[in-house]
Amino acid sequence: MLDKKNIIQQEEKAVLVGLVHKDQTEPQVKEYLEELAFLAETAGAQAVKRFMQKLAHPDSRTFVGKGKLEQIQEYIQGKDINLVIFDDELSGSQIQNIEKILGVKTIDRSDLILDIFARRAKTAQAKTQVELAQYQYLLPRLKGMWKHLERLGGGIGTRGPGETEIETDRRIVKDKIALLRRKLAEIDKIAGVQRKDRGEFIRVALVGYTNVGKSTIMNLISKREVFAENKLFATLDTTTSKVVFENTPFLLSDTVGFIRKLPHHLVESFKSTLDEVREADILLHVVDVSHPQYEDQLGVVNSTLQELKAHDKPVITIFNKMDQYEKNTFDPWLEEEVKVEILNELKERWENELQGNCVFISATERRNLDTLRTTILEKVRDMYKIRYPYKTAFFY
Ligand SMILES: Nc1nc2c(ncn2[C@@H]2O[C@H](COP(=O)(O)OP(=O)(O)OP(=O)(O)O)[C@@H](O)[C@H]2O)c(=O)[nH]1
Ligand SMILES: [Mg+2]
Repeated sequence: MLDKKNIIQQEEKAVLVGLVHKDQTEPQVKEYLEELAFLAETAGAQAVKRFMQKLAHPDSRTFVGKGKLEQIQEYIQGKDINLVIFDDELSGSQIQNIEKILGVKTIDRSDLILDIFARRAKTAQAKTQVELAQYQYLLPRLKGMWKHLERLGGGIGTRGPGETEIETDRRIVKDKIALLRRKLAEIDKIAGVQRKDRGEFIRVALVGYTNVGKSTIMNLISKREVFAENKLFATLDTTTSKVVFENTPFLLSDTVGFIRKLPHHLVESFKSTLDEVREADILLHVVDVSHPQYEDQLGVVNSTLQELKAHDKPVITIFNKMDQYEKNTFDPWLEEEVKVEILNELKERWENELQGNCVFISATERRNLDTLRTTILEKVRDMYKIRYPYKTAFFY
């Protein structure tokens, strides 16, 4: 059987390719490639060169135009490049055609994200979810995969597979998908029961784009050690802690981060992990305000929440990494008053837009954490009054 795990080896050198479609701008795609480079780095590969092309529609055979592909081939020739990564999802035949011309392993953004998830999955639930998404992604691309392995000499006979072999493989993959679905349903049942057993507590979930600081904040609030690092998707499994603020207890969960163009199958199979988000009473939406694209990221998170049908819950938006924001924004010669003015402008703008439901903090420098605590506590107490009115008397 084909093994799609760990398609990227350590220290591989990669070339990135992005298309500027008709409703995108060049700076946008530059930024997308920046994120793709970070994803590649997270998977252990190094992005050494980026190519972009303006095309109204992707080429059905080779995704980018023929001229661009020749340009990429020219660059690769004679260099130590092992990998080409496209920022958009490619079809099986496109991968096949591109590899034929370039002669190196070609993958897309979904492949890369799936690879990272596969490495990071620790629990049975996360592992099963990732495996399911990998096989679903593989199913329509089986033919291309065979060719791919054949060219790379991946242990397949020299003649290559016939239609019957591909058909057999398709059946095996379909069976595997059915099996994983059943296994996941079992795991979900147990997890669901465990969640119900938690009693009558208000449930708060940290959500947000990947790498914004959710786990760091979780650690600060719950005094727990959740793995946090400057890589994408450090967290795949949900962790939940009981927290008590001024006699008021609640449950706090840290969740997997979102990203632009998250492979559809991955969202599908991570639905059960995201039950924590769906069943939460209050969401803490963490934003990395120091990121140049933080508004786009905020939009991506909101649309993913919509997809999960979790968009009409009370939300506190936490603008995190204010320390880094100031470093990026303030020139050293700026006067103190001007700095204050810039900060006030940012705060006023978002306070207006979010009806005051936001806080500005730095988790690593522990700035403004008291305000964060008070804001959460107020919301949690309001929620107890609505959900469990007979209980609230105990908390004051
Ligand atoms: N400068 C600065 N860095 C921060 C701050 N908060 C978190 N970080 C850093 O941002 C990086 C990501 O933090 P995490 O807490 O792992 O982020 P996350 O949102 O849990 O990320 P995923 O689980 O990967 O989605 C780490 O290197 C943190 O040290 C902050 O307030 N300021
Ligand atoms: Mg995390």
